[in-house]
Amino acid sequence: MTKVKICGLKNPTDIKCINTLSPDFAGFVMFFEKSHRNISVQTAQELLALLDKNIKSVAVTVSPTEEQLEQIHTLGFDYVQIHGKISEKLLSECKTPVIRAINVSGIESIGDIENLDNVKGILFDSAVPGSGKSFDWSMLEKLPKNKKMLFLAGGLTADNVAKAVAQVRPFAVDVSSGVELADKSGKDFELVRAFIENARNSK
Ligand SMILES: O=C(O)c1ccccc1NCC(=O)[C@H](O)[C@H](O)COP(=O)(O)O
Repeated sequence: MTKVKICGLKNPTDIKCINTLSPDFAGFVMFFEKSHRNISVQTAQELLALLDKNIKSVAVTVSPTEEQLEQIHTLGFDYVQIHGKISEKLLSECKTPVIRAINVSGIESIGDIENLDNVKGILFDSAVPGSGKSFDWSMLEKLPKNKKMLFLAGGLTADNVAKAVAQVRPFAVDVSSGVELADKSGKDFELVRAFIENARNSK
């Protein structure tokens, strides 16, 4: 069954929704103030304490510093999702298991990260993360899927997720914008419910 990651959680109401609907992964944007989904270290600590322990927690970052990665490790996240740039040294020394995010134009670079033991997953996203924009999934059809967890992100919704799963066959699908309330204050329970149901029922 395709796994599901709901990203951009930012308040206790979101956590209540997630704990009720039980996706496999829950994402929290950190150290990226440009995003309306960014949360502080203190909020992350509070939300992690509320999160059902059966759901894997993911700190979502852009070009994180060594100190930020240390804070994420101390907070006890299950994974850190890394967008943007990071040195090979910092990546290989990261204590928290890594989901490396790359935009579709970076597909050629998979080879470099595929051999790092602490990189457990690769997340394919559109050019601007969290933008709700999709990309040409056919680019991923021929990728080997047995080495790392392959996450598909970018513009997914309850309406297109089954088609995406059928075409790409990812380990997991990842959504943020497509399950957000219209005023962007958090997640929409019904949209999250429908997304998880359609992703898990897809063949
Ligand atoms: O959500 C953000 O604002 C964000 C900012 C910086 C880095 C990552 C960010 N989000 C990551 C995600 O929400 C997902 O991994 C993915 O991009 C899905 O986004 P969406 O297209 O909105 O469903």
